[in-house]
Amino acid sequence: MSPKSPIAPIVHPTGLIGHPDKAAPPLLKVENLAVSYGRIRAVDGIGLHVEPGRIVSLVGSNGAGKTTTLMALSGLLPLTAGKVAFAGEDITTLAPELRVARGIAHVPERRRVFAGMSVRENLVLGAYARGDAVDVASDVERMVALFPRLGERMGQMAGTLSGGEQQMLAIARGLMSRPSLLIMDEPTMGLAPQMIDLILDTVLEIRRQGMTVLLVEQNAVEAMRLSDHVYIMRLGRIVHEDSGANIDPERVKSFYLGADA
Ligand SMILES: Nc1ncnc2c1ncn2[C@@H]1O[C@H](COP(=O)(O)OP(=O)(O)OP(=O)(O)O)[C@@H](O)[C@H]1O
Repeated sequence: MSPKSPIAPIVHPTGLIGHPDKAAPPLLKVENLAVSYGRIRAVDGIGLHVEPGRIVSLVGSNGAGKTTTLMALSGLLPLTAGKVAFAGEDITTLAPELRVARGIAHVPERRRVFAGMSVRENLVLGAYARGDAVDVASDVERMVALFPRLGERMGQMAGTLSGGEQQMLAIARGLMSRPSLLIMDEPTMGLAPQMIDLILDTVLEIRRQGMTVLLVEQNAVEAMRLSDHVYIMRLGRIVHEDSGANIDPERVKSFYLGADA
């Protein structure tokens, strides 16, 4: 970041400095990423640039390789080829827990909260991932400020929460590790319209707080509306990318259908 820049930097509580400056180096840089399941090449050599303080979305039809990409980025799936750099360091072969400690949190598809543990216990577990227990109580308070509904349910078993509440908890648990990059896989899946709005507003709030978001979203139009940059995937490849403001939903449809791929 240039000290002369007229644009005020976003300073995250962790000390990470995001900056809405086009010249900012990427927080996440992915080159030629390929992932296979046996003989199935699910991701076939893609590149991504995620600049700090941005919301970047991956959209695409079913089976395009979006979830596989996210899992590879958080170290949960091995790469067949490619390189992943985070905050300027090569993390291609880094173990998942070390990626969390470096500032990458993954909120997986279908929420996956610990059903037999309370809301508070789920949150505290999220903090363990960062390798220290400093200020956990105040982090829990920050999550309650973000999701007041969780605050009313701290002692409730996570498995008895509604789908939307479980999604709030999954996001909050990810944030408890104090990430600089939050990876979110279909956070609105199966939720009612009002809850979808709430979750997407939260994504904007997370960016406002200085974090960077890499989002996979089934509601492509919604994703485009709130994203700074959008990548469209089809059959394991990036077939189009543009800024959220420029991307044309009608064109995107044709990419889904394969007309322009
Ligand atoms: N565990 C697995 N074993 C074998 N093939 C898999 C496995 N997981 C995913 N695949 C295949 O890899 C491809 C990409 O799947 P992936 O789940 O990444 O797509 P996606 O874009 O997230 O799709 P969706 O929007 O339906 O969740 C698909 O063809 C899928 O069938």
